[in-house]
Amino acid sequence: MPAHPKTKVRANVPVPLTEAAIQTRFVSFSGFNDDKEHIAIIYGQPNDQDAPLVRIHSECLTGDVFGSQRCDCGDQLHEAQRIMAAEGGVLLYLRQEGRGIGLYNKLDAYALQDQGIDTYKANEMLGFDHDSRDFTPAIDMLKALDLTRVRLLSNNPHKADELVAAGIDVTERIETGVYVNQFNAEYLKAKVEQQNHRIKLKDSQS
Ligand SMILES: Nc1nc2c(ncn2[C@@H]2O[C@H](COP(=O)(O)OP(=O)(O)OP(=O)(O)O)[C@@H](O)[C@H]2O)c(=O)[nH]1
Ligand SMILES: [Zn+2]
Repeated sequence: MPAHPKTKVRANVPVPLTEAAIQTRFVSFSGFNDDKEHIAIIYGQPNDQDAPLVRIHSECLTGDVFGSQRCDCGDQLHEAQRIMAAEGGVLLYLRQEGRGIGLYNKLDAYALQDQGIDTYKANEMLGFDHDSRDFTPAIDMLKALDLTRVRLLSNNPHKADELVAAGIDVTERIETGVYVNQFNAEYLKAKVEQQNHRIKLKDSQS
């Protein structure tokens, strides 16, 4: 530990309590261009299904682990876990914190959002693309797992497009639940209005 670690408070993160556990198989993948270790969590026997359920979930430490209400990540992750526990599937957990900019920068992006900047513009103001993610690792992982025909659990049409472009047969894109609250409403609205996410918000067209 350095003598003077950075200790600045970077952003406010509203969190509640909760959650439980499930029986799964974990497969770790490495050797990608991004030098990250990505994880596949396998529920049941997806290779025995015609088009198993797949969720490609980008890491969100604040939402997935600590239940931050600033986004919908934790709720979507837990929904995927519940569905896959019941019907099988594969959860690809990609280490793409903050849509690829990392936690440090995501917290800075949150601070900008607290000043009224939207989630995509905030990334750009920090010098990044609005979304820095590359879904090639997910494609490689699916192929390595011999899963080339899938149903995708996501509201993000871009994820489906990337899989299809890489030769994965996406037979269906299944929308997640809508997890809106007072802290993430603007974030979800920006997803719908700027990136065509299929989230049925009251005030926005999905
Ligand atoms: N930079 C930035 N990243 C955020 C913000 N809020 C959430 N994230 C990140 O956004 C990513 C969300 O990823 P996914 O759950 O795969 O969601 P998605 O692309 O919105 O699409 P879905 O499949 O519909 O959930 C995670 O990496 C979060 O850490 C934010 O305000 N700024
Ligand atoms: Zn999140």
